[in-house]
Amino acid sequence: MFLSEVGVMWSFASLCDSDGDLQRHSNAQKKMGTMADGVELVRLEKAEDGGGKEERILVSVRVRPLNVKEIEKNDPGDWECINSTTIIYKQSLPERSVYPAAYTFDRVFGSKSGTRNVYDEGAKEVSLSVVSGINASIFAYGQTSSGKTYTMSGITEYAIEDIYEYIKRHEERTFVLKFSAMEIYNEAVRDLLSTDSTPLRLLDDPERGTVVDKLTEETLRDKSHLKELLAICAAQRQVGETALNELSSRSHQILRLTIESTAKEFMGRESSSTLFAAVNFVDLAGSERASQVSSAGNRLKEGCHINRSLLTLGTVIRKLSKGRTGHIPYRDSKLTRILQPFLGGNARTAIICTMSPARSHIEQSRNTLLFASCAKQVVTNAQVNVVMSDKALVKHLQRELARMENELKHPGISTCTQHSEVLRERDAQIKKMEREMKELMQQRDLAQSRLDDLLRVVAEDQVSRHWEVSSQSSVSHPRSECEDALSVCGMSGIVYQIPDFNPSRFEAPGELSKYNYQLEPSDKLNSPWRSTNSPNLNEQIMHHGIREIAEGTYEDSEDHCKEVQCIEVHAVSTSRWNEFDQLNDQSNGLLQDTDERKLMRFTPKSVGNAAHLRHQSVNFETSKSENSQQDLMNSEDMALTKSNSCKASLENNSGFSSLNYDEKNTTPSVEELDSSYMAKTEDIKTVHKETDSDESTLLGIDDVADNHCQKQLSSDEVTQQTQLESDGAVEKQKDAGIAAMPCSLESPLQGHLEFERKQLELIQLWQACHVPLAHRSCFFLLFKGDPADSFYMEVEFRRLSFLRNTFTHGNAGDIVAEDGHRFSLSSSLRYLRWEREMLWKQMEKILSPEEREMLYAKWGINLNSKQRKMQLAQRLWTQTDIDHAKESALVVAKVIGFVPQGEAMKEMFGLCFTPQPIHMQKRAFGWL
Ligand SMILES: Nc1ncnc2c1ncn2[C@@H]1O[C@H](COP(=O)(O)OP(=O)(O)OP(=O)(O)O)[C@@H](O)[C@H]1O
Repeated sequence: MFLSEVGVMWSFASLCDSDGDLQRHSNAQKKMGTMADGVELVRLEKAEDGGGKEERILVSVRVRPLNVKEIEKNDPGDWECINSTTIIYKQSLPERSVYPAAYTFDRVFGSKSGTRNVYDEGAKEVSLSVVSGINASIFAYGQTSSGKTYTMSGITEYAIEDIYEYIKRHEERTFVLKFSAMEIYNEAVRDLLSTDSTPLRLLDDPERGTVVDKLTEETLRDKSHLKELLAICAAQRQVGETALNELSSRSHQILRLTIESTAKEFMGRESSSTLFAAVNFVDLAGSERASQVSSAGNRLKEGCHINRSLLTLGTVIRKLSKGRTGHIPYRDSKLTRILQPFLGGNARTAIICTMSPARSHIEQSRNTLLFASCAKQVVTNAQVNVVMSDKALVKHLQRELARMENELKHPGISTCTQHSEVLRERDAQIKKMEREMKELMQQRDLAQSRLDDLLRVVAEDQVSRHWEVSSQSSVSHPRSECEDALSVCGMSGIVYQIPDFNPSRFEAPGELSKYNYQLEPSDKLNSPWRSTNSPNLNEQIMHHGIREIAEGTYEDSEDHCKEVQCIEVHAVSTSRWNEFDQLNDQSNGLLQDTDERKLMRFTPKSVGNAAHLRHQSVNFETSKSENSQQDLMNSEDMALTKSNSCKASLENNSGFSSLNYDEKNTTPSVEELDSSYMAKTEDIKTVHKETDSDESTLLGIDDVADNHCQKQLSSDEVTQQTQLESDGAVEKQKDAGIAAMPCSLESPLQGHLEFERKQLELIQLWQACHVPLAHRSCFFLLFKGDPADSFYMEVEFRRLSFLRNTFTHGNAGDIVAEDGHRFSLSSSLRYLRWEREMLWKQMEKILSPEEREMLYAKWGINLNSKQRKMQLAQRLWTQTDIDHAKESALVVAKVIGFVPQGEAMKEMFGLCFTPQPIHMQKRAFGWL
């Protein structure tokens, strides 16, 4: 039976790891037996899966001795095997010859090499693969009389000897050997074991491939039986030769030995399996061209057929040598159809090319060597073939099914899959976090650049407004040499200068740091700043004058003729509130003495004006309010007491304030300042407590404004104080009811008071803008009064001021966050309600019963109340004093698990300018 006729064929790819030696084959057999016993050490694979071992065709060249005829004709031998792998053409070739002078193959055999040697080194290994279940094929190719039959008959004989020897050594297995023989002549297939010379048909079986129909297959009894059959074949071919008159060389002969082997131990068992393979001994017809043989009659017809088969064989070999891509024309001849599985397929293959050394056969010899060269490039994919019994096959499939079902039922077993999924998830998480971190850093950078832009815009805006005011003023007041340099002093000691400078009127160039603005006296309030822009100088002042001004080192001996206007940029209008407050206080007679005047008291009357101004200044969009401007210009309250030596100037509408009052010899001592601040703080606290706000309203806004007004006053006073020291205009300040205070708070107590005041402002703004409680708490706990905190607090203040301003003027909903989310008062309120709800729900989980009870008691909540948790959540951040804020912040931080973690976190908080969308806030504070 032909190999492809085997029913279900399986291959053990892993067994095909040898070069074919018998010992390894033996090992393979042992493995096979083990597998057959049901131990899953070897995975079955279908032969079609290509799981075998790839190797090249073993190609040898054998050169026969010169025969008698050749010797008689003095036909010299031109070929010589110089070593075991190389054959050379001994004669010199023409200069441009297309033929190589030397050829290399796996093995070359000279005229003195015997057939045994050729078999041992060129065919044995391949042919004996058959006993291990691997298909094998040995070809003899060459021109007529080159020694193909001579060589192949010897190889067949030796192989049979070795096979039987192997069987003899492996008694643990039973072997079944079958033999068949066929001849292909003129594209007709003839059974050499049958006397019937009727050509056999080739059938295409979908499972078995090409099958020679009705081909005799003899099961061999023993070696002698095989020898008898070989003799019959020879006789049949001999008959043909006799009958056709030396035409035997015109046919292809294929002798096929099929070997099945089974381990005796498993014989008859359901799990038994059988190795199955075949070896072909192929003696091809002469490869010479028909023209060289005959040219008429039967000879011509034979030649055509021969050429067709050999031509197809050559084409197949050539195509296979270039890889198994594309169409391989196996079906173009019967020879290649039958041998298809052994040509570049599931078989080990050896080709022995025979040639005559005679010079007269040079062309045929070269063709033979060319064919051999192609053949050695061909790769085959031999596999161990196993035929399983039906029962064994069913059992194996059942085991496979059970294993797969088990995997499905217990997915945990397949830990590899799980682990890879977990890894994928974590990778995704890491990537997500990296993206978020990148976004946050971008946001921070954006915020920083926005801050810079805002400062620049505000400064420019103030200057331009200042000019507008100046130009609208009908009163002209002569200025001293240097005018119009606006410096902006931040509360944290950062001093910004917004210069508007007229170099033509500058009398002391080169001393930029000493330029002061002269403050206009009250009667000059409406006098314009008469200055022109000078960008270069402005820039110089911006860069060089800042520190000096901040440090108060800008006094000049000629300070009487120098003016400075030091204004806090972060609340450019608040000092105007101070002025309004002062004016109000003046008019109301509220300022009783100097100390009291140092405190800019909050009065209901000032609230409206202050808030109004506040709005104008906080709105960074630099929109101008002509009405407000006019209001300010015409305000009676703006009249300030005139100083003889200094001038207090109020810059209208721009949000800048220029307050400078002479107060020579009345600079308060540190103790006075401290007590003054203490008084202010207490005052502010009182006010705040009085204005506990409801989140659904905008209460507290004006409080903040006034509060900020007070703070601004002190900052302005700082500059004023410096000025006063040089001007000595004490009385003017007293008249204005303003106390001069140092800008840089050197006393720790002062610093603390300033910080606490800022905190109060923020608390008010948070309340007014309905800022999320988590944000308030985190911010409150993060910024505890370090020197650098003032910067972040200032940013927060500005951001909230802007929000509050927008809300106050009915623009809620117009604020759009960076990512396009809209932000409105109602959405803030909704979020706040939701946040309180989340808080009291979280309290249950986070806080212990003892902690909760302690809080209820502390916050005056009835312990028996069913709604006590909700009540607690509702009370958080409802008041605006520091103690309440602190308590609230601690509770919220505890519930949301917030731990202040240093500068990085501060940056995240402090530089967040735009309101976060709700979902971002929720995520940021762990609500999601
Ligand atoms: N290596 C060899 N040593 C000695 N004699 C040889 C050798 N090879 C071939 N011969 C002799 O050469 C003659 C032709 O050999 P053979 O019949 O094997 O050639 P062939 O290639 O089979 O020819 P054809 O194709 O016509 O059948 C035979 O008489 C054979 O004994």
